[in-house]
Amino acid sequence: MHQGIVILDFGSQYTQLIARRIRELHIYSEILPYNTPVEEILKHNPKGIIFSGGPASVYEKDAPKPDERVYDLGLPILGICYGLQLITHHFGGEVVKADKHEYGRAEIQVLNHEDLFYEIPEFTHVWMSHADKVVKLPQGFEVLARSFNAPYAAVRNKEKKIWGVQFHPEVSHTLLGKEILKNFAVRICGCKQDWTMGNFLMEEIVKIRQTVGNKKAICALSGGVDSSVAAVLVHNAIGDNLTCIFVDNGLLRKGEREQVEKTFRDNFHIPLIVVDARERFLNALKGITDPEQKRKIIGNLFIEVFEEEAKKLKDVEFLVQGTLYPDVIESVSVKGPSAVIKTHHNVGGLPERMNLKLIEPLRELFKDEVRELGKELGLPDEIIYRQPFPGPGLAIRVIGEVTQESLDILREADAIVLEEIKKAGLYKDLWQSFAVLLPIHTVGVMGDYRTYEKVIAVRAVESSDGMTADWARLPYDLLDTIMRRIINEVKGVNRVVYDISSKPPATIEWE
Ligand SMILES: Nc1ncnc2c1ncn2[C@@H]1O[C@H](COP(=O)(O)OP(=O)(O)OP(=O)(O)O)[C@@H](O)[C@H]1O
Ligand SMILES: O=c1[nH]c(=O)c2[nH+]cn([C@@H]3O[C@H](COP(=O)(O)O)[C@@H](O)[C@H]3O)c2[nH]1
Ligand SMILES: NC(=O)CC[C@H](N)C(=O)O
Ligand SMILES: [Mg+2]
Repeated sequence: MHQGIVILDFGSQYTQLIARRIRELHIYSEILPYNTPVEEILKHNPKGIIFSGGPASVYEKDAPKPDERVYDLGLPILGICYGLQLITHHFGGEVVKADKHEYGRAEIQVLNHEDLFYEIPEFTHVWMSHADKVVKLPQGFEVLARSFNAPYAAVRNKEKKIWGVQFHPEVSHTLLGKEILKNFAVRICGCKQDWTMGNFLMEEIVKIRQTVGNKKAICALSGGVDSSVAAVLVHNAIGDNLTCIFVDNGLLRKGEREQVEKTFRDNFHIPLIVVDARERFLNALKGITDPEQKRKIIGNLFIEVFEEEAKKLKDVEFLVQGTLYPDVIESVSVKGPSAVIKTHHNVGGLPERMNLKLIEPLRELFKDEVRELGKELGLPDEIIYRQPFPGPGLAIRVIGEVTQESLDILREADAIVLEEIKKAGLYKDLWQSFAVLLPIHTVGVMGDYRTYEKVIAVRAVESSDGMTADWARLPYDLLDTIMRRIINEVKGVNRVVYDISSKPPATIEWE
């Protein structure tokens, strides 16, 4: 098992970033809830512990606190922002509401270059985001750096192996943040920088072989990055005891089924069952206009189809899923469950009902790590850099009732959008780019005739994780080409609009 850094999450919006920065140093890192008991923390094999920031104030009654025994483990601790304030408070120092809040860029002066600031220049820029400040250090602590507003911008207690910083080394605005985190993880904690996707791959293959043995597994394959990487990884481990199931639900994009089939048959030789369920999905969606109802119908039908196929295969004991680390963290986050905006179609309901045991080889990885792993496994770029595509597919991009005719129109328009975006060299830079078919008709004039036809909305967004997004500032000429081609080539459309909503307040998909 990997030795690494355990991050205790006190609810900072940057907690995931801390883990990512540490992983970028090729050091394994995991996030646990702030109140995880030390016995559990130790199971994760830490060489050091980081306390994240957080929205609370340490002097409040219900301020989140860690298991106190964490201070006695003898492992180095680094507190960031709230983490620093927590340490100060715990050891008898003083934290108060500051008269001046400090948000944004600040300059620190480093006073001690021994460990945390090894090879960091005397003056450097950092990112601050705090309303409380440390005004008195506990006994045994010394100052390592100060800023104009924060006399205790960085502190340590060498004997107890505790460090704290008021600023956020994990955000990119802190110029040398990565070096500071490296000083903590490598110099102070002694972590080895051996967390690479190549190593991960070898270890994972051994693990999966041990778990599955000679039993059989299935994988629901969409052709997207996550399920493809999971499938190829597991296939490397157990060969033809893995069967992939790809469902053509009639809600796929133009040429998608053929492309996925070809890629998998030609490149990977993984046994693949393609289920033609087009009619079933279309029938089930007849007359349905409510987005949530569409999603539920599609989710349930997916499960039905998988169940049927799994039964036919005999002796299947395992289900492979492409669950990622952000999915896992969201379910342990201290912030608690968020409101349901959309029921994301999920095969998650599948395992319990089918009594299959789960294999989730990607559950420790971030999306960019999954892409790296995909490269390691030899997946072609067309899969690795594929934009995400939602399970309910075109059904949530045909606004209103889904019919064969509307799907055909959308498919053609969508293909043009993607083709032009690729031609312009923008495909990889965009999180997603696609077309949406609106349920209204508008008047147009084509070759002296009046037309009364449908509207296509073009959506293109930039995002790093799909949680927030901004509309892409596509060049006008590109938008013009897309408009011209859609109206000329797609029968039944006489108007094209561009969606300039960000998320929030809108969402990426229209339904
Ligand atoms: N047409 C399909 N056939 C079989 N399984 C599917 C299909 N569409 C979706 N799934 C299953 O649903 C899961 C979730 O879909 P999701 O789109 O989130 O992930 P993905 O397709 O693997 O990757 P990406 O997010 O890059 O599209 C997939 O991993 C896959 O297991
Ligand atoms: O597998 C999926 N099943 C779903 O039901 C689903 N709904 C939205 N998405 C994708 O999630 C990201 C965020 O989407 P929204 O901003 O529309 O909520 C975007 O990338 C969406 O494409 C889905 N993916
Ligand atoms: N970003 C943080 O961790 C903030 C800590 C604390 N709530 C403050 O305002 O100072
Ligand atoms: Mg997908």
